Parts: sequence; structure tokens; C-alpha cells
Amino acid sequence: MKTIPLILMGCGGVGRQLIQHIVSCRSLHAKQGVLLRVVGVCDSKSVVVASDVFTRGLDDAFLTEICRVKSSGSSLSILGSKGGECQIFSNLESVKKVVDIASHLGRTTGLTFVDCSASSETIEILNQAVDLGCCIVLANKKPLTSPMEDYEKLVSHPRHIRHESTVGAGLPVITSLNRLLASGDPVHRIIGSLSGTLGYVMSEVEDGKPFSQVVTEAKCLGYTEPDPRDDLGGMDVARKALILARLLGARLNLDDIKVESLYPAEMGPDKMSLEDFLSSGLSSLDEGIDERVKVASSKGNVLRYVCVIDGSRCHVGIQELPKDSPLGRLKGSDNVLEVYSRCYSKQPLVIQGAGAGNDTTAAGVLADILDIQDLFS
Ligand SMILES: NC(=O)C1=CN([C@@H]2O[C@H](COP(=O)(O)OP(=O)(O)OC[C@H]3O[C@@H](n4cnc5c(N)ncnc54)[C@H](OP(=O)(O)O)[C@@H]3O)[C@@H](O)[C@H]2O)C=CC1
Ligand SMILES: N[C@@H](CC=O)C(=O)O
Repeated sequence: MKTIPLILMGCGGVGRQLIQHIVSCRSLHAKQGVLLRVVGVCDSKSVVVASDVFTRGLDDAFLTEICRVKSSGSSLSILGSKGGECQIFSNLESVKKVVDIASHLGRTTGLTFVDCSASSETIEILNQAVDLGCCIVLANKKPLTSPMEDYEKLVSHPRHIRHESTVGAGLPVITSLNRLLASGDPVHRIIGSLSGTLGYVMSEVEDGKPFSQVVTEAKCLGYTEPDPRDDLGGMDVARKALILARLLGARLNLDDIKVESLYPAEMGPDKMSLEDFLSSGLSSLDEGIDERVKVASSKGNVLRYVCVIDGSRCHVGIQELPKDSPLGRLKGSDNVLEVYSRCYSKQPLVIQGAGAGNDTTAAGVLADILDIQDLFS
């Protein structure tokens, strides 16, 4: 049986769903000859680790308890040591402990860091993990959209990194692009709708629902980032665009991308709390969006938040598109990407399907972990 030891960073909607998938797929994985051994789970303040990471992981009952505690909104630090089977470390100590485990397991049994946080702070640990021979799997886009130097370090061992869920959640976007590029088929243009949240919001407001109501629904459905302004301001789509553009070889940074925001600067995270934005800011945007939807509709068009990557130029923003165009027909949280390359020059390669949600995202992360099993014994 191959064993893949892993440390999960982030135990929110996606991280918890990943734990549930791992636990419920135990017998399937056993038939495939693979065991996923979760040796540690981190939230923003603490890490829970198995007492002997060389031989044991956290057991399934305890992993389920971790999910219960985190879904109730508590910190991992309230968990006990479970009769000595695990240890809990907080704040700076937790970072030291995680790096310590990486230095022991990285070059022996191997270790995979799975980043399901939404933080830009994980980049330091991830870069250390890479230096220590560990693999990394990310749903978190922020480390991959850090300055070029950090990015290049992170992806310096291509066999050791997987990040399919960073674009299109569980859709095979990165894999498909890598296959085209590896076969010498250069991709020169990608156009698409890459936000599950904005896809859902734009298609729901067409039916006359208020913008604030559908954004709140998207948040409840697990489509939005922890702060939905990341989606509504276009930054989440810009990050996806940057990830794809860098994959295609462009040496761009986030501020090279032109981004259209759906809210004004005075409602930004530096000026308004998330609570105020959700309780009052959001509804003040209803009228303006409704007006734009009506103007588009009077011309037989709909609004879509579109990402265009053309050579090394990227821009993301609202476009008015015919109702019966591929992007105009999108419904719900679906993403669609049209990829133009030498082989797909007139008719693009089209990838479409659910582009957000905890279940599909966590499934994409799980598939990434299984995809690196050859590096483990
Ligand atoms: N939902 C979706 O459809 C998709 C999501 N993603 C990505 O998945 C990631 C997770 O999203 P989601 O689960 O919704 O986010 P949540 O906000 O629900 O969860 C984030 C988790 O990360 C933890 N965390 C924060 N900072 C750190 C840190 N420095 N180290 C370790 N853990 C940390 C938080 O801890 P605490 O509990 O203490 O706050 C929390 O447990 C995001 O990056 C998102 O962009 C990608 C594709 C689709
Ligand atoms: N908030 C994102 C989640 C996936 O990356 C989206 O809405 O697409």
C-alpha cells in the first residue's frame, strides 16, 4: 500500500469537505492501493498533529470531530490531546512544528502540503516545504499570484505541485492546458467566464432578483471567497487569469491585469468592514446593477463577467453579450473557457461545468493528491 502523508492548511468549507471526501473514500483508495494519512490539520491560529507522524495519522473519528468543531465556528485549539494521540500547537509554535514535520518527512516518507486556506501568508511555509522536498497541492490561488520570484520558486519542481482547483474548481482546466503545452501546441488566447459567484449572480439578476439577494445566496452556497468583495471586485478572476497566463509563459504580476470592480473604492476592505458591506453596502448597489441589466436586456443582451488572456495581455470585466452566445447561455455557477491554440484555432477547445462549490473544489483537490501518488512508496 502506498502511503501519502499530508498536512491540511485551512479547515473552512473546502478543507472540511476534503476531509469528508478522504474519510468516505477510504475503501475505494484501499482498492487502488493508496492510503491518505492526514498527519496534521491547521486553521489560522493552530495546528493539530498526530503524536507520531512517522507511523500514524489522525484517525477518522478525530478528523470528523475536527470538522464538527470547525463548522461550529470554533478554533482547533479547543480540541484536547485525545489521550496523547495528538498534540496542538498555537501561533508561532504551530509554524515551527509544521516546518519541523516537513524537515523530517520531506526527504524520507515524503509529505504533501494541501493549502485550502484563503490566505497569502501560507507562501512562506509552502516555499520552505518545497525546499525540504515536499509536494504541494493548492486550492488557494494567493501563493500562485504572489510576485514572480515567489511563484517561480513554488513551481520549480513541476512534478511536486498540483493546483487544478485554483481555476474552475474541479474542472480539468490546468491539466488540459498542460497537455496542450507539453505537446507543442501553443495556446494564444483564452476567453471565458471564470467565476462561479459572478456567473451565478449575473444569471440570477437577469430574472429580476436584487443583486444583494443573489450575492448572499452565492455566499450561502459556498461559491464566494470568505470576503465576497474578492469576487465582486474582480480580484478572484484576475488571480485565475494570472495563474493561466503564467502557465502559458507570461511573466506578469497581478497589477498588470486590468480589472473592473462591481463596487466603488469607498466600499473596499480598507474602508468598510465585511459586516457593514454585507448589511448595507451590498444593497446600495442593487439599483445600478438592475439598470445595467435592463439596458443590456433591451438589446437582447446579458451581462457576463469575462476574462480575456491574449498573448501576454489580460483583462477582466463586465461585457454585454448576446443571450444566445456560449457565455450568454451560462447558468448558475458554471464556468466556461474557450481555448485557442494551433490545433484549436477556428473552433476552440471548450471546457464547461460547475466552477465553484465546496464539493467539486474538494474533489479536484483530492484528485490532485492522488495524481502525485507515484512520488510516494
Ligand atoms: N469555494 C469554492 O468554490 C472554491 C474555493 N477555492 C479556494 O479554496 C480556498 C478555501 O476556501 P473556503 O474553504 O471557502 O475558505 P474558508 O474561509 O471557509 O476557510 C479558510 C480556512 O483557512 C484557514 N486559514 C486562514 N489563514 C490560514 C493560515 N495562515 N494557515 C492555515 N490556515 C489558515 C481558516 O482558519 P480559521 O477557521 O481559523 O479562520 C479557515 O479554516 C480559498 O483559497 C478559495 O479561493 C478554490 C476554488 C473554488
Ligand atoms: N469564489 C470563487 C471560487 C472558486 O475559485 C468563484 O466564485 O469562482
